[in-house]
Amino acid sequence: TSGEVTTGTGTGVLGDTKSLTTFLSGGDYYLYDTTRGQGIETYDGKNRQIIPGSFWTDADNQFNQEYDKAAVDAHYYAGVTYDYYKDVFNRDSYDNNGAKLVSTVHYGRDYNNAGWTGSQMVYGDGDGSTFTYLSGSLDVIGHELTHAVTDSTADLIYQNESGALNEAMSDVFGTLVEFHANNDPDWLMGEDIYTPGISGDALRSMADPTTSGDPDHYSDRYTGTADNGGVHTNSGIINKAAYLLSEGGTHYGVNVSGVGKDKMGDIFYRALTTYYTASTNFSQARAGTIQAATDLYGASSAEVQSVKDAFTSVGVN
Ligand SMILES: CCC(=O)Oc1c(C)cccc1C(=O)O
Ligand SMILES: [Ca+2]
Ligand SMILES: [Ca+2]
Ligand SMILES: [Zn+2]
Repeated sequence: TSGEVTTGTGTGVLGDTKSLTTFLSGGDYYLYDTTRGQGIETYDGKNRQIIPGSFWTDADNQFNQEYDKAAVDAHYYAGVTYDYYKDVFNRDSYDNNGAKLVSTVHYGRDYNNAGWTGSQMVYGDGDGSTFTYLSGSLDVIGHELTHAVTDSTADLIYQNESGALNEAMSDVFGTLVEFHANNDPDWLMGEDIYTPGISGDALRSMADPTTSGDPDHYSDRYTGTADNGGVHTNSGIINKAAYLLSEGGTHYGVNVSGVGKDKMGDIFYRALTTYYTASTNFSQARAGTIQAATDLYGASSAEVQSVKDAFTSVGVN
């Protein structure tokens, strides 16, 4: 369509002001960023479970209404996540071929969920108690877009151990995006949108998964069938290993020497995109992550030793 790249101003879910890359066409300003890959497009679900919904337009390029907040953050944070994968791993969108990033906000009614549908992101508004607009947290958008990266690479089956590994990869890179952008970063997931009436809590903690009742050791894994075999629960085991690999610590008597966030990201990115496959379980993930670290730093490197120790500390051998 003919038109021009413009810069709008918006108010995010937390009330913060941010610049948005928009597109002026036919007198309307679209939440359409043509500067990243094949584009970033944000849609209005109008509180129906219809996707993608209506391409988001605004009359004056000022996205400062209450109803705009969810769209502002979905659009802006998709750009931040695109930039992370491009700048850090030279990956052009989730398919490494510039695939369009499509988000729908105001999806459903009081919908306490966010997700990757297999072709786009969807964000509910939350019920205002458990969640506020779910696009308001950068780590959540990084989490959802990493599902797309995973589906385009390892394609980890979304159940049992491969599913928990899938979930952990999304938590790992959702968190690393937050650190890279220096967006009030932490090892918590969804803290900006979880229970708006309560401060200091989060959906999950990578540093201590037990704070949300999730396991931090393989011996405590969930073996039931709920949540596709506990994919959002057993992810805690891998999350803890990733946290320890980055930050170091002693866990169940095992000392892990931290390698830092950048190297932890490089190791898991290479493991996810080169060694993990659809059926990779935790033990196979240990092997693949060791191999990735070996490729990057050498078999007798401190980084390889830290990977071994991190997985050993959570009972994965
Ligand atoms: C941290 C992001 C996250 O976990 O999003 C989900 C929510 C809030 C509900 C159900 C599924 C997901 C998901 O993306 O796995
Ligand atoms: Ca406006
Ligand atoms: Ca966080
Ligand atoms: Zn997920």
